[in-house]
Amino acid sequence: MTTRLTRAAAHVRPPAPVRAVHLGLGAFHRAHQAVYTMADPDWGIAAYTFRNTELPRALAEQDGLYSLQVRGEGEPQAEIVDAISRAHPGSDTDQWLADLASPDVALLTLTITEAGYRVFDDQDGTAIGRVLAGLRGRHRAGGAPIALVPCDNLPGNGGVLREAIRTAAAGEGSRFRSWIEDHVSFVDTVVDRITPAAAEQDVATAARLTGLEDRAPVVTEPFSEWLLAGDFPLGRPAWENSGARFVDDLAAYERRKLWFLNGAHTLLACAGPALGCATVDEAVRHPMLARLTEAWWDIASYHASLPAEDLADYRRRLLQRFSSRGVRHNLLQIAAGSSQKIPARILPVLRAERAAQRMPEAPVAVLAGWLIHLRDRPVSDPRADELVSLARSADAARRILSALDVTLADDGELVSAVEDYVEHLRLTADRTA
Ligand SMILES: NC(=O)c1ccc[n+]([C@@H]2O[C@H](COP(=O)([O-])OP(=O)(O)OC[C@H]3O[C@@H](n4cnc5c(N)ncnc54)[C@H](O)[C@@H]3O)[C@@H](O)[C@H]2O)c1
Ligand SMILES: O=P(O)(O)OC[C@@H](O)[C@@H](O)[C@H](O)[C@H](O)CO
Repeated sequence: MTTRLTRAAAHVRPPAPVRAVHLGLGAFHRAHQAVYTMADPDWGIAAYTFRNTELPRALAEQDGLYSLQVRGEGEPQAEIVDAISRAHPGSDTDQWLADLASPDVALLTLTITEAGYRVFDDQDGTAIGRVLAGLRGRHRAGGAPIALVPCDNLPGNGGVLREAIRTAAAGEGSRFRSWIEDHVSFVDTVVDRITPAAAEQDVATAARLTGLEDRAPVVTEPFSEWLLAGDFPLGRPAWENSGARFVDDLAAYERRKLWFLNGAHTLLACAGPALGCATVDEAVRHPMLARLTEAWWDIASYHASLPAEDLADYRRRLLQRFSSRGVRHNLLQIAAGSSQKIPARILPVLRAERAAQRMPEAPVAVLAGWLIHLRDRPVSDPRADELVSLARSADAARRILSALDVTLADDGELVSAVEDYVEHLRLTADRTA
């Protein structure tokens, strides 16, 4: 029988003192921020899920350890990541409040998905509600400053989080609101490391590679990037030792990442399943999707205002990353929450193209593919009920566009182009079936 992964079995240091807290413990945090933090032995993480109770239990049984399988083209490499000192379910409210009140804690990172930044009238249990409760407790406990570091794929994610917290705190006392303005730093980030959900067979691969039983392995690619802009009033781990870069302005990096990588992912995730593809590597080998990806990158390049040489290199490397068979990235996983993703990844370029009186094929393919997805597949989206019903109604293309942006729905040529492309995708799928 294989020995369970623990600090003793893996001969790993004891847990580092908790100085960072994370909300949204999932695959990506463990492939990215935790790996950067691991290089600084003075910083341990207390990581909280949103709802999941199984993962924190498995990690607690492994002293916070897990194996990270890094898969390129050759044999996967596994390393044991030891940055998580404690893992908790989101329901562990008392510990969450205690951690956020502690002056030893200097920062909170978040991976709560794009949908997690929405503010509801009733904030009870929402990600923003939990962060606000934590900040309230910190203010009462002496008010040590703190840095909030969102790591989700949103443009201006630090500003988005600041606005969400301001909105959520609107009914709070003025002292607390002023404290937020003066003592809470909102850091903008661009994050990158393709990390699909682990599959059942990854547990067996972890055992083969490490000689230990790991019930919570993570699979990721060799590439990793982290760019940050903002202040850390109580300090931070030496993330730069693992390659993180601190810059003054993230706008250009953000456009490059969200439009080129995430935009192409959304294109493949929306149009790929309609053409019989299940994973990113499969989709970029499909002739029509490969052509659409290049067409998307061409128009994105036109509007990105970035040096042409850098973009050419970025595109070349993206194609390699997408084509890798090491990491099989499921298109349905990427399609989840598309109503929150399309506006950041696709619409800025589509609007710019329509303003120039052009009808760009790739964004039209995204919208048509998304419409088919909403009609025909299991939909995981915070607006699923509303969107599925619109997609199955008469005049679906216009109504779906309207759900994203009413001005797009007023563009009759665009609506017709999306309707025609739905048919085009169906005919192409029938021809190649
Ligand atoms: N996986 C990647 O390749 C990758 C790369 C860059 C950025 N990201 C960012 O990280 C996020 C999480 O990705 P992951 O791979 O860890 O996914 P995951 O499914 O493994 O974990 C998602 C985490 O977000 C929480 N969550 C889900 N819905 C939420 C909501 N409405 N409010 C608050 N929390 C919620 C989940 O409970 C879980 O803890 C992505 O949505 C994306 O913004 C992921
Ligand atoms: O993680 P999401 O759901 O925001 O988006 C799905 C993918 O596009 C995304 O995870 C990429 O793989 C990632 O952004 C690469 O760094």
